[in-house]
Amino acid sequence: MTMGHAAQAGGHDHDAGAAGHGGDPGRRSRVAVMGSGSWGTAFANVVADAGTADVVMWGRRPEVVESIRVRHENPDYFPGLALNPALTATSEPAVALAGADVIVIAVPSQSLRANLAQWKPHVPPGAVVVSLMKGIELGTCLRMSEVIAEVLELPPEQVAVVSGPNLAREIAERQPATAVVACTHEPTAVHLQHICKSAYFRPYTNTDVIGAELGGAVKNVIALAVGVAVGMGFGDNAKASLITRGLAETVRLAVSLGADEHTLAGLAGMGDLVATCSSPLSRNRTFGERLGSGMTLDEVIAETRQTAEGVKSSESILALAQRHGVDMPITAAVVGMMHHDLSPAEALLAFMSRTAKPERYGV
Ligand SMILES: NC(=O)c1ccc[n+]([C@@H]2O[C@H](COP(=O)([O-])OP(=O)(O)OC[C@H]3O[C@@H](n4cnc5c(N)ncnc54)[C@H](O)[C@@H]3O)[C@@H](O)[C@H]2O)c1
Ligand SMILES: O=P(O)(O)OC[C@H](O)CO
Repeated sequence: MTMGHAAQAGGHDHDAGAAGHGGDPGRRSRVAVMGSGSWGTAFANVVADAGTADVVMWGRRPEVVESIRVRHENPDYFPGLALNPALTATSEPAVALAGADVIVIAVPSQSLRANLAQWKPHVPPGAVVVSLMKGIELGTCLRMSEVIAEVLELPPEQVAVVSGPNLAREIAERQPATAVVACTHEPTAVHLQHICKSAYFRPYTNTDVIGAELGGAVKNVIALAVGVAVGMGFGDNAKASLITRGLAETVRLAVSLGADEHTLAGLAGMGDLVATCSSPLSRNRTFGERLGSGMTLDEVIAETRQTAEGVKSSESILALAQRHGVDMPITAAVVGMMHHDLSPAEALLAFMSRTAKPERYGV
């Protein structure tokens, strides 16, 4: 019985030997991590360190795959950092996906649909697919779990997300961290919690996938705004104001889409917002900081080697908000700066000149 079938049956097990093993309770879960970037690598290492599953990574670049497989190191993202030697890797999607009970996806959000179309023939029936991505698809305005369900034709109990204050480098260094594992079907979330709980990584389950995903996606946009403020030389009052009002607009959007507002007060909302907006490790905050410091958008894009999801997702998030009549002024200002040549100074003036209003949480 695969993990998905176990989940569908309403059973959930803490015994890693029960799910996804073709009825062989003795076989360990097999986890395929699709994406060998910073978070795919760090999360694969978390699962390997948790010790209850066999983990294989897929990466596009054979030289990175070889380094992970032979030297247990990802030189592109974490040079010199020892990965769990049990971690293996391949550049062949079919090899990574073969026999997988759990498929974890960590590619840039806007590339997800095309990748899923290529991988679909190799996805084992019953496998649970887990999104690590924090973006909203351009054009469709779909969350990543929605894209996965649509393309792979999976029921909700076989689609989950992981989100939270998860700066990959800190986790790759095995520093303590927490996260939310969200699936509408709690037994699936509980099983995934089991396979990624390690001495330094403490996952919490939640059934509010909408809240977890929107928290993760919108925080990247707010982090861009905080970065711009930092780059302009502003201090902690400005940062705290943007974080607080950014959470308010995140809650407005999430609740309008059916999320539980309490999710946004938790790790996938406030937690991730604080971590991302506070850390120089954040690609989104760094992107904003460079722009705020006076670099042109093209210069910042050229300088940014890794994925800053908020740049593209700011547009799909704003479109989603407009579709649902939700006011998201910080997101609108970020879209202006990222896509319509609005200068940081003009964005600041526009934000501070807004009509005065009362403050109520989430309003
Ligand atoms: N890095 C973090 O700290 C962190 C933490 C939590 C969540 N995330 C999320 O994880 C997701 C993955 O981002 P990341 O941080 O690992 O990014 P990254 O830039 O570190 O790595 C992206 C990986 O995807 C590959 N890639 C790029 N374009 C691709 C394509 N078209 N098809 C397949 N692979 C492609 C790259 O080669 C690279 O290996 C993002 O949605 C991000 O928001 C990142
Ligand atoms: O580097 P960022 O801005 O993509 O943030 C990384 C993680 O999402 C933090 O939780």
